[in-house]
Formats: sequence, structure tokens, C-alpha cells
Amino acid sequence: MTTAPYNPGVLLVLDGWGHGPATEDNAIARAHTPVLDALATKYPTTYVDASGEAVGLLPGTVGNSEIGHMVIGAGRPLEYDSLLVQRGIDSGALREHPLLSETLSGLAREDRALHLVGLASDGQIHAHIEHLRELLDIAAAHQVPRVWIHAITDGRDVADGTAAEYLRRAEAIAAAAGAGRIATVSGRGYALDKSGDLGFTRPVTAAIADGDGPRASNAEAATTNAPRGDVWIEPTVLTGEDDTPLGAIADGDAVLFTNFRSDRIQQLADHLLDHLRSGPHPRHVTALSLAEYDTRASIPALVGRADASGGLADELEGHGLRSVRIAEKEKFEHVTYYINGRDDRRRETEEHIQVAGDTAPDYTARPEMNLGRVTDAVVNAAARDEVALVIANLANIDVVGHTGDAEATVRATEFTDQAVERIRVAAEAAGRWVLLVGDHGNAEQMAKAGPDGKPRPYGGHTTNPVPVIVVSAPESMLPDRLVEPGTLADIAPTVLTLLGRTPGPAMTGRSLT
Ligand SMILES: O=C(O)[C@@H](CO)OP(=O)(O)O
Ligand SMILES: [Mn+2]
Ligand SMILES: [Mn+2]
Repeated sequence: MTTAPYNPGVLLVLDGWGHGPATEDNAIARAHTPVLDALATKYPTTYVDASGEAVGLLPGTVGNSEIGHMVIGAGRPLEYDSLLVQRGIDSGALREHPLLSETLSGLAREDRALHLVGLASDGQIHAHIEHLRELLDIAAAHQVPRVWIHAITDGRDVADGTAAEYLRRAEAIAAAAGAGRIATVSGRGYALDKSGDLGFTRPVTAAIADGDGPRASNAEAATTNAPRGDVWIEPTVLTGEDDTPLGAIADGDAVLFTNFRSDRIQQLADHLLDHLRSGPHPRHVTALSLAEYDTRASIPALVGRADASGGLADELEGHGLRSVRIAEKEKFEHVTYYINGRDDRRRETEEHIQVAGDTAPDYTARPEMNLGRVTDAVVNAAARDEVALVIANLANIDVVGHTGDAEATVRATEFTDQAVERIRVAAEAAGRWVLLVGDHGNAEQMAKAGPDGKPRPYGGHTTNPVPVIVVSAPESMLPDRLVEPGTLADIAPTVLTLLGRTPGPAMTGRSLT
């Protein structure tokens, strides 16, 4: 296929690069970033919405890497899984869901238990504790005899040190519904590990499935021994009066995973189901998930996904434009699967480069992560004439931001600044434009008030807008100012316009140029 001339470019996602007031808690403002500062002065710059309704989340909800990259790719807001779950609750559709009703009536009839497994916080990135209210109400209405809550503590999307508070809230929700009791408590570092290292997952499966592991007599006691914070609360089994584990999984029980976001729960879901179905003590269990998961096992979902077709990947393929996708492990799916609309095909016009690196380094000690190698790969791809578009994610600001360590995050931002300079120079030499954009805020807010009102280190995302800077190729093809106000939905139309193509018909966003 012959391809009409195009203006080659680089789409650079700076993960977790938000824009907020320049306070002491703003690691981005505190960092020494001569390169980004100069680019923002010299080239058209704006700040676009990356959270809440603008991208397809519930109003006021912080952005996240999945919806951020999905909307960057789709060129339109996409109703995210959390919003679709909420709609299912508000409309009564969840309550009426035939598979849920059938499963719960079966449990009542056979005197079996329901197990709810999910993140117990209101961070709204992976789950929302309020969804428990609806699920427990529905279980109570079906007179399910026993409902066990396998709570995962957060400390990342919400302030650290709040786990006990959220577990009390879960208990209050259960008391109001007249169903549900916490059976196990596990930190998300174990339960939501996605590194593939089953060493984290196994103790969670042992606690949930078999009631094996350290014990505590109540949920709060499980949170008190947490020297490494809520994220790393050891998988703990709660015991009843006779000192036996409360909610181990028995033959005929049902497991409902309550996270709406799949990426971090799927490793546990697969491992738990493998263990239950073909482990040393096989049990027949029904499995359901609140939203659709990308698990190996096919788990029926109570709420489906929004259609994300017709985005940047489809347009690039349609125009025969080659793209190279580059990121290190932490964000590799984001520049492939998510930016392509949760489509795991690799089109013929795409190259996917996952930069090798350490699996789980201590990010506070190594805020540079594998950025040097990511930058090398971007520089190499930028030099290739046949590559129309390089799409890369620089993960440091977000990943190090999540540690809640402001000093390390300042350094992550400074490493990123230097990487941007290397990429800018390489792009300029190759006559490429560079579009810089954040996918959601994070590092511009490194402290947040806990339930007691006192500020605590905060490693979570924010609702702040994200910067967009368009660095032009030598012969400027840019206006002085970008169109305002913009959102992440405007990025794909901008990229296509810069490439010299028309935004796709499915894109409701508009070019910022
Ligand atoms: O690490 C994660 O799972 C979330 C925060 O909970 O961050 P991101 O959306 O950037 O993946
Ligand atoms: Mn992100
Ligand atoms: Mn993040």
C-alpha cells in the first residue's frame, strides 16, 4: 500500500503529570525542570481535563491510567466501567440481573455462601466501597444465608492509614443491609499485584479459599500490625468465637469480584479460581465479576463495557500509517491495549516494544526506573523514516508518585525532564513534532487530609487538568495558541491533524491546533 505524505510525530504521555497550584506538596512544581519549563514558554501549551465527566467517569472522580489512555486513543469520552456500574445500580438493572438473581436464589436454596472479593475504599479507581451496599442489599433480599466479605485494604488511591476506617464503614454497610461479615483482610500490595509474581498472590488465595494464614479476631486488629502501611497488610484470616476461620470457601459457594477495574484483580481472580477448581481440594464454585475482566478464566460480568472502536489505532491502520509503541512494563498495556480501546490485536502497522527492566524495584531508591532504556527506544524509533508515529509512555512521575514519597517524586520528575530533552533533540533532527500530554494528575499533589483532618502523604491520583504542549517540527505548522477548553478526547484528533490526516468519524473530540 502506498501511503500519502505525512508529518511524522511523537506522542509522549507523561504518566501522572498533572497541573495544580505550586504548593510545597506539588512535586512537579518543586522539581527543577528547565526543559519542560522552556517548552511550555516557547510552544503552544494548554491544560486539558483528564478526570470526571469530561472523560466518561462519574462527576468529580480522579482520572486513571486506563481511562486516560483509552480516551487519548478513542478521541471521545468513553463511559467507564465505574460509571456503567453506577448506572446499573441507579436504574435497578443490577438488582434485576438474571444471572445474579439466579445465583443468589441458588445459594439460598442450597444453603451456600456468597463471597465478595474487592478493594474496600472509595478511591474509585479500582472499586467503590458503596457498591457493597447494593450487593449486600440484593443478597439480603434473596436471603442468602451467609455473605463473607474478603476485604482488600487500599492506602494508595486513598490516604495511607485509613484501612481501619474503611473496614468499619464496610461493617456499617453490612449491618444496615442485614447481610455480610468481613472474613479476611489483605493489603492491595498482595491482593492486587499484577507483576505475575504469584508469591504475592498465594497468601491471599490461601486466606480467602482455605482460611489459612495469620489470624485476627476482628477486622481492626488485622490492620494494626502494618509497619509498611495499608498497602502491605498481610493477608489475615478473621476467626469466630470458637477460634475457627470465618469464611473459607466451600463446595457450591459463589465468588463475586467487586472491583470494576480488571487489571489488578485479574491475577488474584485467576489464581483463586485455579486453586478452587483444580487445587489439592477441588471445589465447585460459581464465579461472577461486577464488570468485565481480562482474566484467563471466563468470568460472567454483571455490567458490560463501552464500545471503544474507531479510535487512533483504527485510523492509523486505515491510513496505512506505522506506529511504534514504547513503554516499560508498568505502562506497556497502556500504550498498546488501552490506547487501542482494550483491543489486544497488534495490527500490521504497529510495533510494540516493552522495554525490559526490573520487575518490582524499590521505586523510591530508583526513581529513574528504566527511563534511560525507554528513551533510547524512543530515540531509535524516531530516527526511522517509515515510522509515522511513535507513542511512548514515561512512567516515572506516576509510578514514583504512588509511593507517596515527595522527594523521590521530585527526582522522578527531574529524570523525566532530561528524557524529554533527549527525545526533543532526536525528534527535531528527524523533523518530527512532539505532543506531550499527561494522562491524569498524581505528582502535583503529594499530601491529603486523612479522616482526622490531618495531612498525610498521598500517592494517589487527582482531578487536576493535565498539560498539553505541542512542540513543532522545524517549519512551524502550529497556531500561537491551542484551542481551549480541551479534554483528553481532543488528543487523537490533534495527533491525526498534526500527521496531516482528518480525525476519524467516531471522534467527537476536536483538534487543539
Ligand atoms: O496503580 C494503579 O493500579 C492505579 C492506582 O490505583 O494507578 P494507574 O491508574 O496509574 O494504573
Ligand atoms: Mn497513568
Ligand atoms: Mn497511577
